[in-house]
Amino acid sequence: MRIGHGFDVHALVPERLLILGGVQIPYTLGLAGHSDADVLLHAVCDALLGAAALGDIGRHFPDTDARFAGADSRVLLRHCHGLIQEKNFAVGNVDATIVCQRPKLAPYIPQMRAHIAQDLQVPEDKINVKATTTEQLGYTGRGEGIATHAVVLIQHV
Ligand SMILES: Nc1ccn([C@@H]2O[C@H](COP(=O)(O)O)[C@@H](O)[C@H]2O)c(=O)n1
Ligand SMILES: C[C@@]1(CO)OP(=O)(O)OP(=O)(O)OC[C@H]1O
Repeated sequence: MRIGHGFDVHALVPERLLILGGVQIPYTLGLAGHSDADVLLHAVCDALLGAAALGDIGRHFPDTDARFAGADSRVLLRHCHGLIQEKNFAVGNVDATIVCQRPKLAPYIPQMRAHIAQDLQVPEDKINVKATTTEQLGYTGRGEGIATHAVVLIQHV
């Protein structure tokens, strides 16, 4: 069994969509990025890649590559899952924490979990997604951006 950790941050800006875990969330601001900027899925990708010692998403999907402009991060997640499958690993479980002052994410978390479970080909009870504010402290607390931490266990099959 191996463990991986992922961490990502994207800025909240006008005229962008807010997509987390493949769910489009109604809000006045969205996340800036080269792809769809799905900070939750990026952290999960990095945790998977980290667990298998495969580097990080910037290495696999450079933000200088036009193929990834506006990319659906669920496609990137499925690609990372394919890479760990090639090394004969399967996902044990995922736990992620989205650090976000607003909007309220709780109503959208079940759908985020379902998407991640589908993309990683595991039952939903192996996927946990949480949200926390930082009590208005720091860049997340000021609503300048959203961060996500993720940890993943993978095991040889
Ligand atoms: N963007 C967010 C942040 C938090 N939640 C939920 O609220 C609970 C309380 O948050 P605290 O930061 O005050 O601990 C938290 O456990 C989440 O369930 C949320 O839905 N959206
Ligand atoms: C996903 C990629 C590629 O489109 O771009 P971004 O959406 O900017 O995301 P980031 O988390 O900065 O890193 C990986 C990138 O190379």
